[in-house]
Amino acid sequence: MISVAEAYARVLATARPLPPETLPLPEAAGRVLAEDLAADRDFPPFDRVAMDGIAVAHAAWAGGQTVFPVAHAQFAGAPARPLPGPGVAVEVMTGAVLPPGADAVVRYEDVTIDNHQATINIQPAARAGVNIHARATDRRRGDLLLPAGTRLTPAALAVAATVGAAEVRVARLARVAVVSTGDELVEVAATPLPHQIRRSNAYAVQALLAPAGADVHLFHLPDDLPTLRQGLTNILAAGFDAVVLSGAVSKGRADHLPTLLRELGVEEIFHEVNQRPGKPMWFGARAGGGPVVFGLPGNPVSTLLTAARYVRPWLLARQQPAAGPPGPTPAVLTAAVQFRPALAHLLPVAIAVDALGVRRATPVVVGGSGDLAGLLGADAFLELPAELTDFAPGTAWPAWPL
Ligand SMILES: Nc1nc2c(c(=O)[nH]1)N[C@H]1C(S)=C(S)[C@@H](COP(=O)(O)OP(=O)(O)OC[C@H]3O[C@@H](n4cnc5c(N)ncnc54)[C@H](O)[C@@H]3O)O[C@H]1N2
Ligand code: MOO
Repeated sequence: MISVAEAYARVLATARPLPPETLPLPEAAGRVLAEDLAADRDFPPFDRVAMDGIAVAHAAWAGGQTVFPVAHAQFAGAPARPLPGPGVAVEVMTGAVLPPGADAVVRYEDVTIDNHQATINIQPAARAGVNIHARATDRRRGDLLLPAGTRLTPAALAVAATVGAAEVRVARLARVAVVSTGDELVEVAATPLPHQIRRSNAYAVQALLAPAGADVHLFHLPDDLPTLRQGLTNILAAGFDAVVLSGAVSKGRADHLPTLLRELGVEEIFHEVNQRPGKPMWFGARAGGGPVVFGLPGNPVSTLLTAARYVRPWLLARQQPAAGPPGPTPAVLTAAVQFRPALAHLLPVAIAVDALGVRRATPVVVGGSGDLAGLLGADAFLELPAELTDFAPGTAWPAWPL
């Protein structure tokens, strides 16, 4: 049986970059750029007035002139009109081009304007440039602003917009089929018979993966072998990047998936990982392209934790191959934990940040991997190594978000 680290490495080894697609910029929020975007102009592109007021020649003001005739007004969006003379002021609005010849702006709060004459009520600024956002102070034309691989966060999207990227090349979404299996499962809207339960795993996996950049399609297949075979055959041929199955990977007589997947040409990369929950996890890929297949154990806690530990990082790695997926963040245990089996323990925890900024992890009581309500208080899980059995309060361990 392989370790969590080995299983993770084998999963990530299959994460090839996603092919690019071109999208209108507003639709590309949250996506990862597949092209470099450079500054098409200086930032700012002209000497920009930063405060509403009057623009003057600093030399005149510093030389003792306090009263300036006001020639005209320069509004944002109007072409630049120069200062008519060194002793003359122009009214200027924030965002306007600084009138050529002016090199200082005095705020309206610091002047009195009466009958086209401005009187400055403050001491001259020590240097020219006051209240001016000078051309090219932030970035220069040609500077690489957003290299390929950058995620289009709100700030990055604003920069892409300002350099005129009306359409952008971005990694396309990964197409993911999430397939629940099992004859005991009925629709959410159904009233289950005493021996039935409502499906929940596929929704949990969808909720985990969709915000991470997956185009998720949900399916449900019964345990009956011919129907399962036909359904899986169709799903494997439908052009998905990944097929995420929940259930039917353990040792029960209806746990057909490992055998069936092999029969359908999906080669096993591993089956069983040295972890609890999630030990029966299966992973494989179809030779000659086609989707990778995650066979997640069906117990709801196992499904969600293994999806968070393996599937989401695989998805993020495909979007940003150079950066790799974000790793876990350490958190400090608040209570002693003992775990005897020689398995890595994925321990659901509630994370709180203390006054010193330390992330503290309090174990959440989960009554086994069928207790999906037990996860309600958890926002992460610690990965406690298989080699140890006793974990003292105050020790730090990797925490993965849920
Ligand atoms: N003899 C052994 N039995 C089991 C072993 C083992 O090593 N030897 N491993 C146990 C572990 S650990 C787990 S986890 C489960 C995993 O089994 P499967 O992946 O085959 O899952 P199922 O049997 O299909 O289902 C398990 C459990 O989860 C419920 N389930 C399944 N799918 C959903 C869904 N979409 N929504 C809600 N609930 C779901 C299902 O009804 C079962 O109760 O095997 C142990 N057994
Ligand atoms: O994965 Mo099983 O749920 O270890 O309990």
